[in-house]
Amino acid sequence: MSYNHQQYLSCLHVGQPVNIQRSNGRIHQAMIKKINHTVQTITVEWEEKNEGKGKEVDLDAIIKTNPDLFTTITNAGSQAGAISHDISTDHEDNSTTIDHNNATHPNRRTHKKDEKRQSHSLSQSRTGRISTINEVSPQRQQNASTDPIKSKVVKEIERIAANREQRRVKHEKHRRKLSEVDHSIPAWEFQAMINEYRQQLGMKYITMNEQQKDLRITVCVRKRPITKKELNKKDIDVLTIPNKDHVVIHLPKVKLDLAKYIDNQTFRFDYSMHELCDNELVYHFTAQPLVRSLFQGCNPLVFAYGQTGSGKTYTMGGDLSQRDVDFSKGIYALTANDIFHHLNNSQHRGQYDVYCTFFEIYCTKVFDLFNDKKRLRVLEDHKNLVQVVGKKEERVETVHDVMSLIRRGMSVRTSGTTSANEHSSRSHAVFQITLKKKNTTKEYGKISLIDLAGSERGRDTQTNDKVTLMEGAQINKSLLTLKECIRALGRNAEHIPFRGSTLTKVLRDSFIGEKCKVCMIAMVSPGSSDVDHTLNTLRYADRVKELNVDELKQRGVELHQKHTHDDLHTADEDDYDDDVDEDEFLNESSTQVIPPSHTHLSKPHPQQHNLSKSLLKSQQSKRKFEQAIARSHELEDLTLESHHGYIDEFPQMLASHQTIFDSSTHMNYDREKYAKQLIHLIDSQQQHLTKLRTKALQMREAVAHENLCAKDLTFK
Ligand SMILES: Nc1ncnc2c1ncn2[C@@H]1O[C@H](COP(=O)(O)OP(=O)(O)OP(=O)(O)O)[C@@H](O)[C@H]1O
Repeated sequence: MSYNHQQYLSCLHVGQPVNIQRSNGRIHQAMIKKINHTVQTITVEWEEKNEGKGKEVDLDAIIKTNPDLFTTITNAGSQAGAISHDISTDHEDNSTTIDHNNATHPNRRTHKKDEKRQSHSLSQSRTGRISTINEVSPQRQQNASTDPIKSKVVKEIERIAANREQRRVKHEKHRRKLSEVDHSIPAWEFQAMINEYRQQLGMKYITMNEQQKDLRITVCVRKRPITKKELNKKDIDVLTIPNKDHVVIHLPKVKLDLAKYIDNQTFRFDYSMHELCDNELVYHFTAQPLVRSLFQGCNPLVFAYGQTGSGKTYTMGGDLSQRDVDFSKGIYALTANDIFHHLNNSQHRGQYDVYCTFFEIYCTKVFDLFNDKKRLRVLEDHKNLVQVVGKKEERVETVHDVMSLIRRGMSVRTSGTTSANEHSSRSHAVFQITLKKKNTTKEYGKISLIDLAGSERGRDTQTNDKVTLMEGAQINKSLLTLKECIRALGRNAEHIPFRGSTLTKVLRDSFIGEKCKVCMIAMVSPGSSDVDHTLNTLRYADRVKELNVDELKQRGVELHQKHTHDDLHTADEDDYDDDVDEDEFLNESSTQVIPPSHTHLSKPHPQQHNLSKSLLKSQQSKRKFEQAIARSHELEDLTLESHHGYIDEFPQMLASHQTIFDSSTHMNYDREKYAKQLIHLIDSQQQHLTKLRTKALQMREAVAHENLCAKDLTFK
C-alpha cells in the first residue's frame, strides 16, 4: 500500500515558491523547477551568492517544510492509515518505530524519516563528507539521473558532488596509506619518521579555487605518485607537499653513532602540486595564464624540467601509458583548447590563423618531428632574429587537428627506439603554437611548450660511454644556459646569454621583451632512490627565479623555521649551498645524502671523502673531453652552414657559367671580356670553396681532438 502521493503532488506546480531545508538545518525559499511524478521528488532552484543552485528534494521533505500547501488533504484525514503503513514498510531501518498517535498528519509521519536523514547528514558533515545536495535517496537519485528533461543545473551539481565525493575517498585512502608503515622494507624507520613529521603538519592542498598569479616567471613543482616499480624496489616516499606552495624533501641520514634521522629541507615555490593533482589543475596554474599573453603578441614559454621518469611527458603530452593514449589531458592539448576558446571570442574571432610546429633538439642538432626527423638549421639573420629554417608548419583549425599532430610528432619522436623514455630522455621536444594575423605570414605570437631531456643526463659523468658523455655535456650546457637566460630575463638584463645553446637560441624570442613570460614546471619523483636527483631538481627550480627583497625576507623566515623545526639536524646544516656555479652539474652529487640501502654500513659513505687524486684526474680529463665536444659541435655547425650556403648558391653559379659560355658562341664575341668574367666567377667560387675547406679542416681537427680526449678518459 502507499499513500496517495499524486494527491500531494497535485498541490504543487512549476514556478511555485516552496520552503526547503538544507542539510545544516537552514530553511529557505526555492522555486519549483520540475515535479518528478514517477520518483516523487521535486526539483527546486534558487540563487545563492549570485550563483544558480538546485537540488532534488523528496516529496516527504517538501510536505514537512510546507504544511500550509497541503491543508486540504491533511484536513480530510482520509489517507492517514495508508500513509502510516507506507512509512513502516518503506523504512530501511527496522528499528524505527512509528508514532501512531501522529498517524493522521502526514508531516509528522515524514518527520522521523527526515529527522533521521538530517542527523545522518549532520554526522557526515562533521567529518566533512557530505554535500548539501545529497539529500535524495540513492534510488531516487538514480531515477533522476536517467530523467531526460532534468534541469542542467541539477545534473551539473550532481556531477560536481559525485566528483567531490570521489576526491574525498581518494584523499582519505591516500592519507591512510601515508600513515601506514610497512616493517618489511629496509627503510621502515625512516618511513615512520616521515609519517610522524607529516602528521604534525596541517595539510592544505592546492585547489582550483586558489587565485591564479600573474607572474613574469612562474615556478611550479609537481610531485608524481610513487610507482609500483618503486614500491617493489622497497623505495619510500620522501617528498611531502603540505600546501599550495611548499615542498619538503626528507633526506634519510645516519649519524656517526649510527643513529638514523631525517633531514627535512623545505622549499617554497609559486605553486606546489601534490601527487593527486591532475593535469588540468597543473595547467590551470601554469600554462593557462600565459595563453592570455599570447593574444597580446608575446612569445610565452612553458617547460617541463626533471629527471627521466618524473612525469614530464605525462604532464606535457598526456598519459601515454595506456593502450589508447590520451593526449587530450596534456598541456599541449589543453593549451590548444584554450587558444581556440579565445579565438571564438568576439574580440578575436576571424582575426588569426593558427599553426603548429614540433621539433626536437638532440645535442646541438634540430630535427623536424613533422617531417620524418629531417635535420633543420638554426640561423641568425642580420637583425639577430633566430630562425629554424625549413621547419614544417601545420595549419590547424580545431583541437582535434592539434591532437592528431601531437600523436604524429610523438610517434616520430620515439620511432626506432626500444622504449619511449630511452629516446625522450636525451632530447628536448619543442611544440609551438603560433598565431599569425589572418592571411599574413608574420608571426603575431608564439607559445613554446617544451618537454626537456632528463635532467640527470646532464650529470651523468660516471659513464664510460663516449656518446652518453657527449649527450650529457650538451644537455648540461643547455639546461644551465636556459636557467641563466631566465634569470637574466627576471633581472631585465640587457644581455641574455641565449647563444650558449641550441635550445636557448631557438627560444630567443621568448627571452626578449618586457612582456615575456616563462613558466617552469619542475617534476619530482618521490622515491628514496631518486632523492639526489629530486634535490637537484628542487635546487635548480629554486635558482631559476631570482628572489626580490620581499621574497628574500620571506625566505629568511622560511629557512629559520626549517632549522628550528628539525632539531635533529646537526651534521649537515651547511649543505644547502646557495652559491653553485656552472660546474654544479658536472660534479658528483653535491648532497651528502646516504641512500637508505647504505644505512647499515658502519663506515662513512664514500661520497663523504675528498676526491682522490685519480678521481680528480679523471674529472679533469672529462672536463677536457666536454670542452672538446663543445668545440667540435660548434665547428660542425659552422661547416654545415657554410656547405649548405654553397649548395644554395650553386644553381646561380651554374647559370652564370652558362651565360658566360653562351656569350662565346657568337661569331665575334669579346674574348677579353669572356676571359675576365670567367676568371672573376672562378675567383669568387674559389674564395667560397677555400672558406668552406678551412672550416672542414678545423672540423676534422676538432673531431680528432675529441677522439683523443675520449681516449684519455680514465674510467672507474
Ligand atoms: N602525475 C602522474 N600521475 C600518474 N602517473 C604518472 C604521473 N606522472 C608520471 N606518471 C607515470 O610515470 C611514468 C614516467 O612518466 P613520463 O614518461 O612522463 O616521465 P618523463 O619525465 O617524461 O621521462 P623522460 O625524461 O624519459 O621522457 C609514466 O608511466 C607515466 O604514466
